[in-house]
Amino acid sequence: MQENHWCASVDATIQLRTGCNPLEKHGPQAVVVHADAWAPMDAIADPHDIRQVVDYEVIFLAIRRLEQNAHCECLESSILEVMDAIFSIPPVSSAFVSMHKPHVYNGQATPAISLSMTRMQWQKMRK
Ligand SMILES: Nc1nc2c(c(=O)[nH]1)N=C([C@H](O)[C@@H](O)CO)CN2
Repeated sequence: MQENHWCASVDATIQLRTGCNPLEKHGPQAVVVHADAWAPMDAIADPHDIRQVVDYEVIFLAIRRLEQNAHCECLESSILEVMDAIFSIPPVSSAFVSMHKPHVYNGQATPAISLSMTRMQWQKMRK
């Protein structure tokens, strides 16, 4: 929670080709995604205008687009792609993205990876 910030959040379940285990390379599996995008209140002059707010549909569509990707070994690759989409939204100052695989260990464990970044950290990483 960040005070005086708007937070646009998306929870989605997608079918993603991911994983380094040979058993995961046969087809897509369910991946549960959570994304938060924070923007300072004073960066959005008119919160009634869809062109100014943090449009959560941009985030949702970026998450859905992951389903079209070729197989990637690590969830980290997919998280970074969602981060790029989130920081393409100008007022966003920080973001959090997590992904977990609900079925990979047959209900015994639910592994998850997450990343939290400020815009400055994201810009530095992308240089
Ligand atoms: N940091 C990560 N560790 C692991 C990942 C991952 O995506 N990021 N993936 C796996 C396997 O795919 C696992 O889910 C099934 O064997 C292991 N560790």
